[in-house]
Amino acid sequence: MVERRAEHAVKFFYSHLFWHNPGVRDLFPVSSEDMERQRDRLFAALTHVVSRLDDDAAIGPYLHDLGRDHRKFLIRPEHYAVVGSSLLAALAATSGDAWTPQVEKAWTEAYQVIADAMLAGAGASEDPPWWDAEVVRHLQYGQDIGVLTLRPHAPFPYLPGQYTSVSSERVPRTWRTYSIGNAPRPDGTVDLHVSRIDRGRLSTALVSETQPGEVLKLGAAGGQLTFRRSDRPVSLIAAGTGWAPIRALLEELADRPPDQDVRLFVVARDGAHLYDRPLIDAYGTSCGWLDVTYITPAPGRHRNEATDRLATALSNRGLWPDQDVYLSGPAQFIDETAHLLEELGARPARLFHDSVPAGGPGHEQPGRPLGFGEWFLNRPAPHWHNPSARAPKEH
Ligand SMILES: NC(=O)C1=CN([C@@H]2O[C@H](COP(=O)(O)OP(=O)(O)OC[C@H]3O[C@@H](n4cnc5c(N)ncnc54)[C@H](O)[C@@H]3O)[C@@H](O)[C@H]2O)C=CC1
Repeated sequence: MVERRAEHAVKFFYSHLFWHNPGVRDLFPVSSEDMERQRDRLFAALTHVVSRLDDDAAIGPYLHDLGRDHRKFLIRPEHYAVVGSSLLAALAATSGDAWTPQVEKAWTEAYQVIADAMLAGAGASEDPPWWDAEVVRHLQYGQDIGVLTLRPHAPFPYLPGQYTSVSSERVPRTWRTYSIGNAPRPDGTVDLHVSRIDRGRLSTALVSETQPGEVLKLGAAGGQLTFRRSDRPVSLIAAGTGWAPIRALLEELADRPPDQDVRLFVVARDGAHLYDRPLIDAYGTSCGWLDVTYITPAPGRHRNEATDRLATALSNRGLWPDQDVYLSGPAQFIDETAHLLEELGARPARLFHDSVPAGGPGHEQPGRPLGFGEWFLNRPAPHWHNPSARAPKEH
């Protein structure tokens, strides 16, 4: 019932929260566009959790991680109580006659379960709330791509292929996720590959303004694009800066040369955007187990037509049922390519990629994973995601 009127409920919730607790507004992003995204996320998260409250095995660890991860937003234990009372007020205002004492009791208890699990996760974590990381190098490729090398001030644990969330004082309280473009190094530095997006304030700040010496914040690493097993042939498929986690996986493979064959497909909007080509060529020459294919659109064609050319290249290669396939790139690219690979015989359980929800217009990073909460957003076309697709108004 509430889900159908989610937009109303969410507006009520934030108005109630900020009216009764003005200081809390300062914890949220400044820009109204980012607040809109925030609105979507809250309800996506809530509906997801509530629909899985009985599945303790799945939801418990998730809420722990979510609580741990929320520390970077400077959330304190007392905030959980004020969010809870605004949430109940919003649910009551949206539910009409359905808001009975029993329903209120059930929601109160459900929220308490969620808050307790998140607080326990926050309290149990031995990680810092975030890692300060100094920019030690900034490489620029054309107007749109920057590779930033950062040195975290404390050891920053992650697996090759994972991503981190990033925030800069240049765009306060806004966090975006970026894949880490290298396997762990002895000096602890990490590379972020950033593609500047029109109207994307953080990506523009990172690519065009950020200088060595500046300090960024990193959230705990996460993500599913990690290497699975070494006894099957592997295909790595990367598009655009989706190359970053694939590079990290390749570095991991090269570190202990594999027995299996590895096929690498690197897709870019044009030759200039194959920004790591010298390095990839060097791998291709020195690693006998590696076969490299570059894909760009035919001259004069739209940049996304590279994906059609990739489709031809993949169709011409066999053995898909045997392969473990690692995919990284724009959300739609992953969708299309995964679909094609399944048609070519690849096994769905052996296609690995992060869940990248498709973004709407005006979203800075359509399809970026959004942190530990991102799979909340990946539910199949929820009504409340697209206001124009909502249920008809009640009469
Ligand atoms: N772990 C992951 O899955 C990661 C995903 N990304 C995502 O990769 C993207 C990289 O952006 P850019 O470097 O600017 O890439 P880009 O916009 O230059 O695209 C690279 C290629 O991807 C394909 N592509 C792009 N949009 C498509 C569409 N709508 N349909 C079909 N094919 C499409 C095209 O072949 C294009 O040439 C971002 O959206 C980012 O969120 C980036 C890093 C890691």
